[in-house]
Amino acid sequence: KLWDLVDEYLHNDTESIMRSMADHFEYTLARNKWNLAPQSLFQAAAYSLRDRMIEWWNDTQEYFYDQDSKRAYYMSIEFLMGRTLTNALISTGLLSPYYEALKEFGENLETIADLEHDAGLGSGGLGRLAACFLDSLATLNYPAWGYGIRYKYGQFKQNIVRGYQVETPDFWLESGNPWEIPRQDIVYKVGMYGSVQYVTRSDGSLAVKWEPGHCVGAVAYDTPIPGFNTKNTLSLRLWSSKPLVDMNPEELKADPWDMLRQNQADEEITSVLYPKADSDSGKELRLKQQYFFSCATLQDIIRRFKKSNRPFAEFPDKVAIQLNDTHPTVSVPELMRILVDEESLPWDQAWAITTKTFGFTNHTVLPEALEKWSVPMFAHLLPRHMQIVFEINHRFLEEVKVKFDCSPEVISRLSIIEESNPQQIRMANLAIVGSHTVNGVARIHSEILQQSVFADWHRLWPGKIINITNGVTPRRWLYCCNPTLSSAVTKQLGGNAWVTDLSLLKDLRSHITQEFLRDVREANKVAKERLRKYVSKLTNGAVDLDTSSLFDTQVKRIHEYKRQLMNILGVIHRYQCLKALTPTERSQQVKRTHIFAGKAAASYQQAKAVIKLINTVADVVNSDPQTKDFLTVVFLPNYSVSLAELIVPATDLSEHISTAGTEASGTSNMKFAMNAGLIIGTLDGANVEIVEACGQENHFIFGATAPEVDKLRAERQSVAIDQRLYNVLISIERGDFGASSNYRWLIDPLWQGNDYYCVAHDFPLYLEAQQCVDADWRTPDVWAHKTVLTMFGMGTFSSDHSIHQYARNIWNIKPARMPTEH
Ligand SMILES: CCc1ccc([C@H](C)CC(=O)N[C@@H]2O[C@H](CO)[C@@H](O)[C@H](O)[C@H]2O)cc1
Repeated sequence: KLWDLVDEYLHNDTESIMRSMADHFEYTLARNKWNLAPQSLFQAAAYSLRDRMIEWWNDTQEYFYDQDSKRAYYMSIEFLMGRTLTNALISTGLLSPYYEALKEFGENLETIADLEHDAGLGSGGLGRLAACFLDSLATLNYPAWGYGIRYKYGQFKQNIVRGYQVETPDFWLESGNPWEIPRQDIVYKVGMYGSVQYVTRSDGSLAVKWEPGHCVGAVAYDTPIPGFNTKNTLSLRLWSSKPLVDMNPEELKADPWDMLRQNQADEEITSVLYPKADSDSGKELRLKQQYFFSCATLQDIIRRFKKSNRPFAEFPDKVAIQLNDTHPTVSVPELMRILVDEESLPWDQAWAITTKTFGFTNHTVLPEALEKWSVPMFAHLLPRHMQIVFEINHRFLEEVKVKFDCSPEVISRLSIIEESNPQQIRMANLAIVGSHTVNGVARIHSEILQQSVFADWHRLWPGKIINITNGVTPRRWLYCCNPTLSSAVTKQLGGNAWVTDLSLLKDLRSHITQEFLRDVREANKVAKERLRKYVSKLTNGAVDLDTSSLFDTQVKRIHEYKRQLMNILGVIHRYQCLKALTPTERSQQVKRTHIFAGKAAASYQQAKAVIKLINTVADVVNSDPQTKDFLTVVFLPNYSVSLAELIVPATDLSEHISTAGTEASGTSNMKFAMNAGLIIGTLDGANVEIVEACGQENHFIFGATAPEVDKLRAERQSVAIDQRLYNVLISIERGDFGASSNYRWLIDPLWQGNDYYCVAHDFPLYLEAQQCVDADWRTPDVWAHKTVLTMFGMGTFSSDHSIHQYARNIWNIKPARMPTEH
């Protein structure tokens, strides 16, 4: 009887949805007409939509089970999901009934959607890429799971106080998370510390047994990931740590305060996302987080595999695990520990299974971001894993010595263990040895991995290091965030098949109609007006953006290699030029609005100084009566996924000006170009492929190339700096933008003209590129053509395209679309 009822499907007409929302309002939230809060209407809408996703979710898992599909598991320490409501309504095709239902309740969907707190479980590109990949995996009907950590506190909230970044905790769960399902029934034990025992098996053979010194519990929280235009709904399983009182009896005897402290320590493991992006923290808690979610995830994957009663030899035929950078790499020795110590497989068989199961993606070449764990710390927390890593390294180096005549230098570079004091574990080396395929995230990046960062490995195993260029989901980053432009495309293409097949955009090339150009311009205007309102509200009307001006945007993590410094120095130069003109000359200048946003790692002083400089320049320029109608600068605080959804459609020109050879790929460049924005940038990361696909003539490319940067860095001879840079630095030195002491470590390296990130070298080239921008902006037709030609070239930068390559070239999985009547 229960199943008959369970098998009944919910109805999706407006009436039924109103009923379901009212039920959740009263029965799930226990609210009534005396305490109606918009937040609770949002939650009621979310819960009722979740109900509908749960139906397809269960069906999907059952279908994959029936199909006995090979599954891909995407392990990432970050998932930057943003908001879910609007995206889920569009993917499930339930936008209009919910729109109507809320209207019936006297509410507006957009207002309600704005109440949702971003799920900010990531610090930047790596985390957002993981989120885009989940959307594509679901939409393309691949059998896959996302695995990560359910941080109690997401990426810190950025406040700007007197121009300075001030971090405050992001307690994103304060009003609950309606999308997640706590799986109190799925709890795994995760051990740590302790020692390794040697026990004789019944057959007299020696077995190694790890006796953890302490255990914590890992509880699963599942979030449905709906595909677009398919019922397939995948799972994002995030682990939360909890004390396992019953598991540590002796601790029970301790005084309750001790136990309480221990419990807190256990909960603390998943409490906060590490704020550092692009620099290795080396902190034990970070290693604990990495092992915690790797251990829980592998136990869960193996439990699912064992349901099929297959021998472990077939594990790689049914399981593909992707390591999203080195953060989950401890999974390699963990799988070996389980196969050898618990499943008693011989080492070689276990190793064959392990290396056939894992794939590894590298996302950065910055030396400071390549993780290394000190052997003493690693051995203390994970004594058995340390043994296994030593064994892996020993056998690997033996194999290398036999098969390849490598010099001792090469051997020591290949070694997973760095013979420093203390010794260090090179997690990238362990990930490469433990995986069957390694990939970079853009062509130039993968070439740099093959030619330099991992050159020894490329020589050792040609073909192991491949490229899969990043992508972004066109659902969130075009169809959802820019409905006006989307409907123009749908109208032009006669349908929205492009939403799941972005390569169709290229068909627009053949007939660029005036009507379409008008629609694209209209979409830009609508988006600019929306952003103007947001900024005006944010600044209580103090900053009122001129929507007829050119919106020039740089939004991404603040980092020296991304060169926000060069951008703001360019703005100071523009300001100085405007000041030097007569009012009539000034009136002929292109009106510009420079938009900045991005967080700096809390301990990264140089990046924080850049934020201060940008805010101080904004104060000076925006309040200068001579220039304020021609130049506006804004730093929008607390950059996030939902703020990006507001800025991207409103941008005319986006800046991706990293020192060539430093930005692995970049993904915001793809979002802007997909929304008909033009790019000013260097030949770095995915910029290279974007301008190739869209025509370099349609963008503003400048600066030293990666090989030229290497040459400049090798020479490092000081050169006379450009006069325009000189004038800018002088104005900073004399305090035009506050005490120059604030910016000492930013500008000192520039005076010598040979700063590490080549700002002094590229600055004049950057200014020339910006002049070309102005020239094109003065001819709206030229600009408009470049915007649509850019858009038409973005077909291959959909995360669907990337995921198809992972599925074909690394995971060997096939789509399994659930039949609609299922
Ligand atoms: C150890 C601390 C740490 C944390 C995060 C990271 C990430 C790899 C940094 C990151 O987000 N990298 C970005 O990944 C994007 C997705 O592939 C790329 O598009 C960006 O170019 C790259 O900077 C490195 C080191």
